[in-house]
Amino acid sequence: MNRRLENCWNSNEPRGFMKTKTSADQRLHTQPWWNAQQQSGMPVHRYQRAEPQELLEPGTRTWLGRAPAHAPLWSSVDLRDGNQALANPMDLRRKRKMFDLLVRLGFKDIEIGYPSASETEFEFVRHLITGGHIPDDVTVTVFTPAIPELIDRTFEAVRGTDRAVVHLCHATACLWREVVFRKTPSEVMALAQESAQRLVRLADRADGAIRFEYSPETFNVTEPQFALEIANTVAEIVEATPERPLTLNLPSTVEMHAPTVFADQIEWMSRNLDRRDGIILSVHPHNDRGTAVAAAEFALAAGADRVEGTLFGNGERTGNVCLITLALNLFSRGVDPQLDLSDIPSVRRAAEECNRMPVPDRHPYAGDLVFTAFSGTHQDAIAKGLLHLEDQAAAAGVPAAELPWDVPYLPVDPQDLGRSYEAVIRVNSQSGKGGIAHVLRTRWGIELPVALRAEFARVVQRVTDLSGTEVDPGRIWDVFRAEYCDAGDWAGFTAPASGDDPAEALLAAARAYGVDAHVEQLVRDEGGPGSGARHVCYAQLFVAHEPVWGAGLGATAGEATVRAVLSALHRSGARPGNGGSVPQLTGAREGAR
Ligand SMILES: CC(=O)SCCNC(=O)CCNC(=O)[C@H](O)C(C)(C)COP(=O)(O)OP(=O)(O)OC[C@H]1O[C@@H](n2cnc3c(N)ncnc32)[C@H](O)[C@@H]1OP(=O)(O)O
Ligand SMILES: CC(C)C(=O)C(=O)O
Repeated sequence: MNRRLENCWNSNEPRGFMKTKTSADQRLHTQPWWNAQQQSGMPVHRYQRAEPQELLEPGTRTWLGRAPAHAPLWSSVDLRDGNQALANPMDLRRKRKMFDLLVRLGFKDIEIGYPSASETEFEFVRHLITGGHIPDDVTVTVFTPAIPELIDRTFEAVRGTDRAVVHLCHATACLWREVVFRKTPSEVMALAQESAQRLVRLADRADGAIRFEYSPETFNVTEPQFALEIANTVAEIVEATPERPLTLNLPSTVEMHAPTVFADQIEWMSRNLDRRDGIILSVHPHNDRGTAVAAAEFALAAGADRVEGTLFGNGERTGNVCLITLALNLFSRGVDPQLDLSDIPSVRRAAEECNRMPVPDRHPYAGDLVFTAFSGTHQDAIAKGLLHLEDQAAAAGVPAAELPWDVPYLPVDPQDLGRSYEAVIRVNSQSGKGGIAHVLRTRWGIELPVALRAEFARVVQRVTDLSGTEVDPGRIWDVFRAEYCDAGDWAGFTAPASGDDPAEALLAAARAYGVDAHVEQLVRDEGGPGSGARHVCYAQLFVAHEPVWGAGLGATAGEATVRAVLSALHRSGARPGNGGSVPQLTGAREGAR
């Protein structure tokens, strides 16, 4: 661990964190190896320091270190919060595709839009309701601001539904109250009361069962006491009960603090709400600080029941919390995510089409590169881990997919998410022998002898250093064959009588021409399906007292052996018929040794 961090973390003074850090810095600055950092010159004075909040009594926080035991209630807001952040909001076709995808994945709680915002939004809600496209086990939510005519329009949109949730939202934080709404706290309280009363009246008149969701938007930067009061007031007006609960959704509309602060806010709300058992406590983290996933996980540990987010984290600015990441974090720690993400590539394709936005290469679980190692030591460990798993499976007589997953550098088995091992190891100049041998084994069915791996890795390294790019498995195979499977001038060389040992017979014949060669080792193997040959042989010869490898592929073991020996002779630089002279060494052979 970084010494500097270690010093901070080991501190016994939790409240004096900054002080301890400074003194650790000062101590380290006196070390001769420490380069003092300089002031950035950035306008840091424009930003507020994070002051520790004292929401929870010291020592009473319960969320810290609590591991999740089950999945939360998931709510997708792709069709509302995700959609409103797109340059080109979804049209009806894309909205329907997203809805069907969410249903297929197992979402039971889907916010389908903001019907008073546009005709498309309204029409989509009508399409789902009048077309009977909402499965019986799915409840849809529609969003409305606290504006009377828009609330009325929202109820028009859900007319005829047998059940729906109407989601009322307005900001509560001081900056929004004063600058956006130009209202006092009591006027904002009145806005919440009047809007909630309107919801109740309209729901009473509606045919179906309407439930409510209430979001004090900007909750995370609202004075906690005010947020609590307004939430209690709305819960009272809608008469939240366990039978007809209110979803109280607490957003970090713009993430401003560490996830630990959010967790304390949620635990405090959960403890202090009047009608807690009539409330589904929900969170809606955004990712402005890049910590939305942590915030959601801590908030769930702190008492939240439900999470609103989107697939791959699409949403305003840096996005909403990514539900795929949250769900697969549970999965990878042995908790059923209650969403079927076993074909993540197809989920990604559908989301990319609907959002017209690519999922980044480094996106957890779904990005192109997240199960790929280019670096040699990682590749080596992964290749050994996969082989170890196969060995364990063979010993237990069960498929590897049934064994507990424990492979270095890979938090989950890519195959459990519908991804393959193909891209797990990719080769460039950062790669090493273990990874290259893995590619030959898995793509070409060639088990390179351990003694040859380092040498071949240097051959590949020359190629990657020259090109500066990745080499794909096809190119690695070509390089291997060009380097080790070419008999050159020796191609037509035959022994008078090959006998039982074709290698020895050949070398005896070669020696008759004055080539000083003998076999050091022969490694024979079956050629895998990719190699196109039934047999493969690796021959290590000593030619003029120098070791040299060759390889041969053939329909029979004998044929493969002959080819391997001839290729090794060719690589040694010796030439057939050069009449007893010491073989000439070629540049190629020197480099490959
Ligand atoms: C945090 C969230 O994600 S909230 C959802 C946000 N989603 C969207 O903005 C996408 C849909 N589009 C809209 O909501 C539009 O802005 C519409 C439909 C409200 C149309 O609004 P317009 O009448 O054109 O007004 P505009 O958007 O410029 O301004 C919003 C007005 O509503 C007020 N307002 C904003 N949010 C709310 C709210 N939740 N409840 C009540 N009033 C609100 C603003 O203070 C402003 O009032 P003002 O006109 O008195 O200054
Ligand atoms: C409407 C609320 C939940 C929201 O989208 C936000 O605060 O980001």
